[in-house]
Amino acid sequence: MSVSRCWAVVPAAGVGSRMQAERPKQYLPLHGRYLMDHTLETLLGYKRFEQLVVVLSEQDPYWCDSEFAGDARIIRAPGGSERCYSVLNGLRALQDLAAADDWVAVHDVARPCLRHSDLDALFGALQNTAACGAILASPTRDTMKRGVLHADGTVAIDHTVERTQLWHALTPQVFRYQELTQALEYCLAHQLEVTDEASALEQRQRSALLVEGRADNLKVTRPEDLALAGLYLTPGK
Ligand SMILES: Nc1ccn([C@@H]2O[C@H](COP(=O)(O)OP(=O)(O)OP(=O)(O)O)[C@@H](O)[C@H]2O)c(=O)n1
Ligand SMILES: C[C@](O)(CO)[C@H](O)COP(=O)(O)O
Repeated sequence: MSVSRCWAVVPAAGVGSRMQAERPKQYLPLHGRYLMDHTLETLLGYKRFEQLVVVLSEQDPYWCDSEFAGDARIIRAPGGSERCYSVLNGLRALQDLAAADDWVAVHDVARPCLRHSDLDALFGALQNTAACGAILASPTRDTMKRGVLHADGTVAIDHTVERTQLWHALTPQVFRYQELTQALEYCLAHQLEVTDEASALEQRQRSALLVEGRADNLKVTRPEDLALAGLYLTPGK
């Protein structure tokens, strides 16, 4: 029986507004190189991936200075107005290359601390499973509260959320090429702007596996996250 090939789609077309930086966060310096290049180096170094689709803003003036701008293993695709549109554009860039049952791993470029060991765990979980896919996730460690916004701008506790089996969804999120593409097309056709790939499959009543991954696979989102990512990426950490 043939082994399904695997592709990676890397949404990298965001503006990083929450980062409040002078450039999109994927192009901020981290240990002397683009944050993005740490992510791409990890993915390019993982031999299961046939090729990477990097989804970039059409106005992106920084990509040309990436260490991997000329890498033949990278296919470029245009970003969209939201992450889900960018991911779909990335999938469509594979339409002449990927087979329906090939795996596609979608990984945020803003998560530079991904380890190959987590990728091994993710693909290991996909062996001999009836699940439609698998995502890296991290169990919540804190007591979780649901807040309510008051007219004066304060937020008060509405109630404590039962946190047993409550997980932070991370990336990569891995699904079959055709099923993920069709699920995203369905969601966007119905104005369901999902924030991750698993949500699109859930809208089609398909459930993925949660594979526990490292909590240091953080998404650099706010200013304080950059220093933390730098610490996690320090050799030997
Ligand atoms: N239209 C978009 C929006 C986001 N992304 C990518 O999706 C990932 C996760 O999104 P997020 O962390 O929200 O990035 P931004 O949208 O850039 O951040 P913000 O929401 O603060 O603007 C990032 O790698 C980002 O580059 C994308 O490819 N296309
Ligand atoms: C895909 C994701 O990283 C999983 O947690 C998250 O949903 C991205 O959300 P964002 O608002 O686009 O950062």
